[in-house]
Amino acid sequence: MEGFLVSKTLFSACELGVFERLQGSQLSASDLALALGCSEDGTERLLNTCVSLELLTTNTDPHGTVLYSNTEMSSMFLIKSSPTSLYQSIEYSSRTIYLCWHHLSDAVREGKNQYEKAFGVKSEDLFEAMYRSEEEMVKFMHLMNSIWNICGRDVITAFDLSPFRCICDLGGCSGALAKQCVSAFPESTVTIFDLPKVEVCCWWRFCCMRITVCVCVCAGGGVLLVEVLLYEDNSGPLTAQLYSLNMLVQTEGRERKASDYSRLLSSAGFTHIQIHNTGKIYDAILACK
Ligand SMILES: C[S@@+](CC[C@H](N)C(=O)[O-])C[C@H]1O[C@@H](n2cnc3c(N)ncnc32)[C@H](O)[C@@H]1O
Repeated sequence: MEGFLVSKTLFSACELGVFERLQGSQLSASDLALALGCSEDGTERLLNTCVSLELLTTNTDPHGTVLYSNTEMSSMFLIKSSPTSLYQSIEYSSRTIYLCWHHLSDAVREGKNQYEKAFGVKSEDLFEAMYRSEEEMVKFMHLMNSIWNICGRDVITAFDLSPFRCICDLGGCSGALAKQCVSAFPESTVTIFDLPKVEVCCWWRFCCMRITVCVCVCAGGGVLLVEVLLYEDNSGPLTAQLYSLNMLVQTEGRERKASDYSRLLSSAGFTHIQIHNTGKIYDAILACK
């Protein structure tokens, strides 16, 4: 029942810059409050809650003042400059996903995403709504980057893709997965396709190449799907069930079972379909012709 209180504590601590400010140092609640421009009382309550969540740790100086510092996990995942940072992901969860989830009951009732209620924008064209400003589009790109910095290598190396020398990443966004692919299979060339405004934005911000080609999968070709898989009886995993609700509230998409993907791929003419459960959030399905 109180899971959202925990999430919001994490979101606020990140947004206020608690972990950034404590990186490499230890501070009292009053010094941190001063540095962050926050109330002392509010800061102390937030910090103590973060300690119980094992996001911060404390020790007491010789004068009896409690000093707060980051845990190893916070330094690894909550600091913007860490290579495994989830900061952007947390920010997107707080400012976008959290607001959509406020309307989850309506999403279930209507079977529709809740962009209009949450942000006042029509969502017939989902990516028009999600990319309602360049700032929002860049935030989404950072979200995807932070996910693949952590899980990308697992899904890309789930299968030996080295025989595929020409790889196209459809809807490849700013190229986070493509980068993992190039690093795992340096002999392959990876081309990213996305909406024109994404490509233009990435050209400037993320140094992606725009190359336009026509894609069709011929004999010997294959498709790699990277997805969150539900168990065959829909009984879990919990993360996949929550992501499926998130797909409803945010996109009207859904998470699926391996058998659903097999059926879709078979009907598209793919004959050799392999499923790889990575043991992490995202799994991989390779289908060849
Ligand atoms: C859920 S995101 C996935 C991004 C990327 N594959 C990743 O995993 O980081 C879907 C991507 O599809 C792109 N997209 C949406 N509609 C598209 C279209 N009609 N053609 C090409 N890309 C599209 C979006 O801009 C977005 O980058």
